[in-house]
Amino acid sequence: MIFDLSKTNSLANVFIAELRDEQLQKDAMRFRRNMERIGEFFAYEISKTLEYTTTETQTPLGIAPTVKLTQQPVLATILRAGLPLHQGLLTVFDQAQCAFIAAYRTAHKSGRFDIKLEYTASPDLTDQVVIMADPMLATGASMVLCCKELLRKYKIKELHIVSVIASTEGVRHVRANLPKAKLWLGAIDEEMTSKAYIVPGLGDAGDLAYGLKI
Ligand SMILES: O=P(O)(O)OC[C@H]1O[C@H](OP(=O)(O)OP(=O)(O)O)[C@H](O)[C@@H]1O
Ligand SMILES: O=c1cc[nH]c(=O)[nH]1
Ligand SMILES: [Mg+2]
Repeated sequence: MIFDLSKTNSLANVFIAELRDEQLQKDAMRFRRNMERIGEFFAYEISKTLEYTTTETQTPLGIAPTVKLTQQPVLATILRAGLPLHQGLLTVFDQAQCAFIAAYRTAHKSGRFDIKLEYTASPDLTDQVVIMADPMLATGASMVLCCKELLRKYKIKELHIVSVIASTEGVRHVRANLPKAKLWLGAIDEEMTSKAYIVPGLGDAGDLAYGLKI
């Protein structure tokens, strides 16, 4: 399943346009806040697919038939660029537990790079609905490695992957390696540079949110 936000015009697409805008990118607070707002939109879209239990709520004037989430999802993200998107999801799924994974690229002289996993902090994900968020799905290598690490440790019930900008190659890589995952994407761009940056993309999401890495 692929849900592509860009197929329907909404304010979410305007926020993505702002994320891409090299002038607006000078305002890191706006960049982070737009990531959060897109996370909030995705949380709402995903919430439509989750299971609900009917219940009753006492109002000051009577009893209303209402619903509640049958099971809270667990929100996972990849440090560090994933943090604002994750925060947006957490604003909406405000009772969710969270999992964090640190991953980074190590470049070889040949231009090839490996992904290194350094840190995983997660609740027990057995039989849980997991929503994994990372703003950029370039080659898809970070996403596949991080999800496989969680799937190796836990029998996850349902895996949702949220990405704001994906490349066609990244989508192909995720679908080939995580065929059961549901993909929630803001936009799909065709090209990548030789250093695996998405084109037109938006640049380096982690640097734009938090500053240049040394
Ligand atoms: O699909 P891939 O080719 O694996 O690339 C995508 C990864 O690159 C970015 O993180 P980055 O390594 O720049 O780390 P950062 O979050 O610290 O900036 C991004 O947030 C993804 O995690
Ligand atoms: O385009 C890209 C690719 C990887 N990471 C980013 O932040 N941007
Ligand atoms: Mg980065």
